[in-house]
Amino acid sequence: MSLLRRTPLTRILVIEKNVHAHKVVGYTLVSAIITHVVAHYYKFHQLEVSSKGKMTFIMLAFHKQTGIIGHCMLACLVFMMASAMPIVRRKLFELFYLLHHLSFVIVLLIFFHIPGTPFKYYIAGPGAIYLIDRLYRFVRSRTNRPEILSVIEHPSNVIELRFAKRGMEYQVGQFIYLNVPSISWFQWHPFTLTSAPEEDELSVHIYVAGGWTKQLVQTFRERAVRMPKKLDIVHHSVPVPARTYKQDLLSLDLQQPMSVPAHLGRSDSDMSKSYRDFSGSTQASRDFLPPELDYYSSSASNGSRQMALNRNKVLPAAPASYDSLPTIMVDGPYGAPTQHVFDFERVILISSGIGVTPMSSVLKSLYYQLNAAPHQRKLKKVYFLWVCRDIKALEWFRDLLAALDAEDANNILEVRTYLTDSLSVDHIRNISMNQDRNGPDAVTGLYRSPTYYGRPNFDKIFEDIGMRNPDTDIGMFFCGSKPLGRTIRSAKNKWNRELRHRNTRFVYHEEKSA
Ligand SMILES: Cc1cc2nc3c(=O)[nH]c(=O)nc-3n(C[C@H](O)[C@H](O)[C@H](O)COP(=O)(O)OP(=O)(O)OC[C@H]3O[C@@H](n4cnc5c(N)ncnc54)[C@H](O)[C@@H]3O)c2cc1C
Ligand code: HEM
Repeated sequence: MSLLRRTPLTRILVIEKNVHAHKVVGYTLVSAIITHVVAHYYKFHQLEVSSKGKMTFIMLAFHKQTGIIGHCMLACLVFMMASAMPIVRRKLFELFYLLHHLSFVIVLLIFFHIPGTPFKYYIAGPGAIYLIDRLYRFVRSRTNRPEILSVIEHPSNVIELRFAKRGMEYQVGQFIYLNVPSISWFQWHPFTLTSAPEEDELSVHIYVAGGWTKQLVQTFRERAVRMPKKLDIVHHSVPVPARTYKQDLLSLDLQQPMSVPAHLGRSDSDMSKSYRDFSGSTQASRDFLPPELDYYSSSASNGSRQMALNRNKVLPAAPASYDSLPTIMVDGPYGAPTQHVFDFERVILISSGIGVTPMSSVLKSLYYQLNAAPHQRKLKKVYFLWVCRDIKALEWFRDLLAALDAEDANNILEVRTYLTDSLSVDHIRNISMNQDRNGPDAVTGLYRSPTYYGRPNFDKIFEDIGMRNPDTDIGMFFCGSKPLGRTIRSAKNKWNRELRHRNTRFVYHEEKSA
């Protein structure tokens, strides 16, 4: 599939729907098998009746090799299907994955179920391709053990791993599988690469979702404690940046009337106005950059742009000091829908929570491309909407957004962050106290990217963007929760109908989880 994704066939085949297609084939197969079994059972029942009990149903059903093996296959299928049900798969993914391999037992048993079956002719081609692919993936993954360069602990249960690239070629939005043998030799977990192909390192942002990711964080914490020197894990313990929030609430003048920040409660339709207000503020953004980013401006000229996006961490002086970190094995990269972002002139990137990971790769790549010759870049405009429940989650890619905010001289990028968590009165007061009407946003610290409170109104957003872009195919890329995906799809369908006369079309891509 990775090979197919690089061909024009992607225009005809919806490769990103591979898992969906697989499920359809799987359920079709199961329906056929149920029909097959029910037909046999009906026949056995008829025979039992017509033989007046000389032949029993059980005798006929387990008759010779065919009956016994048929029932073994059926048992395998029942286990496979039961574990593939979403309710089981989401809770016990490893069990599902293990039992899914009963499919190989089924394939083998078919030869004994019906001796002399022509099945071998059907399975030979696809089976060989599959086995070669599986073998290749196995060797590649077991031999790719990159060195971990740094581990960063972000707020809201996210850790970032940075490791050596080792010549891996990949495109934005693609994902890799990680295996940490000290946690489990068998478990491979998929994570989107948050680094850009232009960077020298690979990075992933991992949200602590369940058993394996929890163990991963613990493993890194334990190992880091034993480190002789240097901080391996950089704790981002300050929940809200000090320069935008007054840490000491007692110091607030509680008599002061509560003023609401300019954009609090602002509707989406006001967005274009605020962007116009801030346009051309690149110099101001630069001045605003915190001192840590100072080397960014100077390094920009010597070509070492990578540092600008990585100011949170200290790269190791001596890799030897990381000896005690666990070994990781990497399998990939694997293709994902977001890799088509640069095929469009205009794109809308939408993510919720940790679904921001593929967008990070896109935005970082955009950052590197901003100064490239414009004719080499098809992408002219990016609207990035990030829906976060938790204010602290905005910290994950804060530096990236700050760097883009400063660099984006041509206003290619419009960022809108949405906070859906309900904020306390103190919190709102704190934000409003720190919000300067002409200054950067008090939450994101960015000039051109005000934060919105509440859920995005996609209806308005798509209307606004659609009306601004006649005669255009706008690429829409979403990664996030399923309910949000449904809302976006229905708003997109509506505006695709409404804007047909203007020749505007939203071309939707969604990152699917298994
Ligand atoms: C293509 C893809 C890209 C992803 N990118 C990221 C990312 O950038 N950052 C991030 O934090 N998370 C990402 N995820 C989700 C991540 O893989 C899971 O959160 C992680 O595997 C959970 O493992 P766990 O044992 O800690 O949690 P569990 O409690 O076991 O599982 C939590 C959820 O993750 C799913 N899951 C568990 N194990 C696997 C597995 N081996 N393969 C696929 N799904 C699994 C389960 O179905 C369940 O819904 C991605 C998933 C996919 C399919
Ligand atoms: C009898 C029919 C089926 C057979 C023979 C079969 C076989 C397979 C095989 C060989 C794989 C690839 C494993 C790998 O290479 O990593 C796979 C993956 C998968 N199958 Fe099936 N399958 C069947 C039915 C189903 C059904 C009905 C579902 C629906 C829920 C399903 C869901 C999945 C998923 C989600 C994956 C991807 C797992 C991952 O790597 O994340 N399968 N299946």
